[in-house]
Amino acid sequence: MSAAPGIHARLQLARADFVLDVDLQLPGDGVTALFGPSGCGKTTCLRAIAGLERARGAVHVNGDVWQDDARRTWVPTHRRALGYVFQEASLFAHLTVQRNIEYGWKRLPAAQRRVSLEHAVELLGLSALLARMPQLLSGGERQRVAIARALGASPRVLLMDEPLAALDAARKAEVLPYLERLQRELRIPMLYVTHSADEVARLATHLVLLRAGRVLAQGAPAALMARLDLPLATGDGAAALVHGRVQAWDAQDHLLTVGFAGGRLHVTTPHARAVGEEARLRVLARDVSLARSPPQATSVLNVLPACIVQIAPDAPGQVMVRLDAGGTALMARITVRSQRELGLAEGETVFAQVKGVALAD
Ligand SMILES: Nc1ncnc2c1ncn2[C@@H]1O[C@H](COP(=O)(O)OP(=O)(O)OP(=O)(O)O)[C@@H](O)[C@H]1O
Repeated sequence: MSAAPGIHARLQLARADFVLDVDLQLPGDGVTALFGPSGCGKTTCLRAIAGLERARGAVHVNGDVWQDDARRTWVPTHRRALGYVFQEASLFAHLTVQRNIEYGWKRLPAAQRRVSLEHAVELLGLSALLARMPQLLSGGERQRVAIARALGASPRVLLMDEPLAALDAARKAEVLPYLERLQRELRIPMLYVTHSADEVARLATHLVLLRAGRVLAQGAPAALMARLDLPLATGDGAAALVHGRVQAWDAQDHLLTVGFAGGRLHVTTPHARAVGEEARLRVLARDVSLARSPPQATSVLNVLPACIVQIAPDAPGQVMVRLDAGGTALMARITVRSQRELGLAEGETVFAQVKGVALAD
């Protein structure tokens, strides 16, 4: 394996009824989501990268060699510059928020400190909570403290194991913007384990799909989400991810217009966004219907001409249709009857009516 930038992890490990065998070549920045069903080995991967689990193989992180069996190199976990955030924030109950955050930072030689405590506190919005004891924090606040504490160790990578899974929807919505901000401002690569397609759509810049201890597929989230042969593109949560830029904001109607290769989509949102800003949109396959001719006098604002690329069976009575709208993938989940009655087949042009679209970022 090379010492080049990027995260390379070749890991092999056998348990009684589970084998992990992966060769991960991940970007050295951004958020890599590890996604897959329960028991597929996501946590085991993170733990092996951290050195908490002894797998055979090698782990290189942006030039640092943490493990390389061929060279008999093994760096113990406490010497790996990493931050680990668990599902449940495991804060020290007898220490204030401030002391919790200082914990890793104080143990680090000054020359190795790349993230200041003030910056970590500011990034996670914790300045008003520094004197509190952990028992008096909400779940979302606790998780923000855990993340700030992980940053105190000036990590070369942040390993996040379902950091939002224990939180309710409101708390998730509270913590997510902090994760995005962290990513934008500190640019520390994150390996992010999740079960949630929402979190993948919102955060991930690279996606690894795991199944039964192996890599099923990896690549750009938008590309993998629209692959009908992969599990993300089945069922109710199947969605396309559309990358574009804000073209206009109509304050009166709270309507944002986002342009992308293939057209533009209007999305209602309470908050203004600046023209020119990047935007990610999530379009659920169940919110897209298809018509043979341009619909007239419809309440649907978004109608895009598109070409049918592929039709695959979905739930009983349903098919998933992959569309190409000028180079951007969309998906529509329609009934088998509609497909038959409209005579829809691969290679044909249709009009996609997008009934719902949401900002994913
Ligand atoms: N300490 C352990 N001892 C033995 N088997 C384990 C241990 N930890 C996990 N396993 C098994 O290893 C496999 C992979 O577990 P892992 O926790 O990595 O999966 P996961 O994808 O993270 O699952 P989840 O999404 O449920 O957290 C599972 O079959 C699990 O039962």
